[in-house]
Amino acid sequence: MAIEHSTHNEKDVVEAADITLLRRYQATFTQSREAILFFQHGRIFDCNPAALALFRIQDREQIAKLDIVTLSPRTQPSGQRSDIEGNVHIKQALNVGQVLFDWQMRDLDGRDFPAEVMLYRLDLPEGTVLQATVRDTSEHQAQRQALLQREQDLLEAQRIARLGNWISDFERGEIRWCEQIYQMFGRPQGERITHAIFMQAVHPDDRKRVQTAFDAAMRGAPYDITHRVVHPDGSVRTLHQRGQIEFSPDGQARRMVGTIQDITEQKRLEAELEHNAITDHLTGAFNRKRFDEEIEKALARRRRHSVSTALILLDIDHFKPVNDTHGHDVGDQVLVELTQLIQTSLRVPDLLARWGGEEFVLLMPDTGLSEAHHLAERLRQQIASHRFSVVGTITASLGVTTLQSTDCSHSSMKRLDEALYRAKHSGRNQVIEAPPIASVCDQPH
Ligand SMILES: Nc1nc2c(ncn2[C@@H]2O[C@H](COP(=O)(O)OP(=O)(O)OP(=O)(O)O)[C@@H](O)[C@H]2O)c(=O)[nH]1
Repeated sequence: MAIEHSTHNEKDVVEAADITLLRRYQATFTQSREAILFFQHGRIFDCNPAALALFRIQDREQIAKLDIVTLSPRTQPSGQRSDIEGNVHIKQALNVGQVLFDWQMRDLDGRDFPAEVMLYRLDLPEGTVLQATVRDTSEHQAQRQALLQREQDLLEAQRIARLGNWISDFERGEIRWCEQIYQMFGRPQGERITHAIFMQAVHPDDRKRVQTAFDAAMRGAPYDITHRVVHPDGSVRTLHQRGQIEFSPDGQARRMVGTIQDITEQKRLEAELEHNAITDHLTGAFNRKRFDEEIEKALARRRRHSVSTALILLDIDHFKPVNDTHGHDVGDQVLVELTQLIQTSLRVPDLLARWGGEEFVLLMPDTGLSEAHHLAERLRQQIASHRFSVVGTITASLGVTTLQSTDCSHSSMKRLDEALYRAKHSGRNQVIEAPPIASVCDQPH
């Protein structure tokens, strides 16, 4: 534009433009925060103040004595010799005009630092020279190193917490898992995961629940669900997932990000604690706490739906002499053996609990009095005919009753205890039915 509208002759205009360009270039060269060096045949012949500072060159006179190779350590971190490797880059710059590469540099104080180097070929009237723009990347590398370290720390923390993170990319139709999650699902690292593959891994009994939670999350609800996964080898793990949808400004669901924590061990411990809390440690039968819970539920069923529930109370006859003759440990073993014997006769909904000492109580849902009596008689015979280790034969007395609509747990157990008392006083080794009278609860509850 300046040339076209100029009133001066063309040569003057071009020279003026050249000078302007040169000034601008000189200003850039001098003020640049990046180190710029010019060299020809390996010898540096000019550099800007930033280069003087970066390479700790005290005095401009020194430049003429500097070889480009003196600004690098003998070898690069790759193990390559700097002069050989440097020549490869120089040749490339001379051939193609420019080349960018990472390079280990050395200043005149002997400090090595990483740099990013851009080499340009400049074809000047005096001949071809190379311009090197050097950017010290040590700070950048330190930041990268710190970032890598933080990532490592985070991964380690995730490994310890059995926690993994995932991203479900709806546009690409794939889910990105971290290393931990592949392990949680027992799948090979790096395998392409889609929603269908994920759902396939979810335990069949949990799939519907997971899909419902996912659909709700797509409408903006929080995604927070515990479910099981089945590994290809058949083993099952319990996972807790949390996630959140990210929407685009136009309201489209773009992706979902979330975490998964493997809580298998936690669940196992919880189950163990729960089991211990409701189990008699010696025999493995349920304890009184569990029986109390069950009888309350059965009483409620009895009142609401008139469903019959039967109870049997069983007490070993003359157990004291067993302990006195053979010792307490043998007595314990008899209690364990007896529990196993009774358990073989139970149906799935029946519940066996240790009522105390050598007394056991059976709660049988949906069972009438005659059916319960029949079972009690069968149990009595089984016990009497069983040969217990060390002690041989023993017998037991049993009381039977059914829950009445006016009963509470106390009144029903009192009636049952009276039946058992009569069995004991009628000669033991027998079953006595409590009379079918409706007891009225006499205990506050
Ligand atoms: N080995 C062992 N003995 C127990 C346990 N709990 C209670 N006993 C014993 O069970 C015996 C119960 O004795 P008693 O109540 O006199 O009754 P019994 O000798 O069975 O006589 P009857 O019930 O009248 O036929 C006592 O010797 C208790 O020490 C236990 O956990 N282990």
